[in-house]
Amino acid sequence: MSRKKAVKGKGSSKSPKASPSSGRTSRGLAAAAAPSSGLVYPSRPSISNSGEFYDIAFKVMLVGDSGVGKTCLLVRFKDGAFLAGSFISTVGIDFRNKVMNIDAVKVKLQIWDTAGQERFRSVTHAYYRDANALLLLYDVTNKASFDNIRQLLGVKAAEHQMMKRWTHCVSVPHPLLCLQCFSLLSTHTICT
Ligand SMILES: Nc1nc2c(ncn2[C@@H]2O[C@H](COP(=O)(O)OP(=O)(O)OP(=O)(O)O)[C@@H](O)[C@H]2O)c(=O)[nH]1
Repeated sequence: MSRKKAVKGKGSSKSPKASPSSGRTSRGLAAAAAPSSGLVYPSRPSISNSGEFYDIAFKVMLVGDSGVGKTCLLVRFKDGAFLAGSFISTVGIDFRNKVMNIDAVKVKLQIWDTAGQERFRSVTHAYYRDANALLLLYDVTNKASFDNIRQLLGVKAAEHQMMKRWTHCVSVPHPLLCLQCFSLLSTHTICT
């Protein structure tokens, strides 16, 4: 059983600059607010939309098929909670900010949760270009979701400079994130 998320994504409709800590947004507003460069070096001190100071900011994209667990991963990382129960598919694109203290440097991660459904691909792909990192996610119980990520890498590497840089930086195998593995790993296998 599944239920759909609100048309404006899983959260609010505010743009990244207008939103407080959660960047949940409709696709139009998100497009208008997308930064020209994902890497931001604010003059210190700088303050995030959630009111936290930070030194450097990175834009991170969560990419993968619908249902692989992108939103769950983001919510878990941001709030420490797990979205159990009914599956609510993301509409368009959404984001959340988290400021982390790493080696005495305040790092702001702006993490974008893309809709995995095919019909949103043209929207979500527009956000890859200025991202600093892509997290490629698949469901370890669903081989098709793994194949689709490999296919996306191949196609998009030719289209986006960011993807080219990224695929050059890491050696094979790509740093895929295997999700949905905790309860089902024992009964499913993906051959790579
Ligand atoms: N068993 C198990 N289920 C999970 C795990 N992570 C997520 N789920 C479930 O998988 C379903 C889909 O999770 P989402 O995070 O909404 O998937 P998504 O990738 O964001 O999907 P789209 O928004 O359509 O792109 C939900 O019902 C979750 O409860 C996991 O690690 N293990």
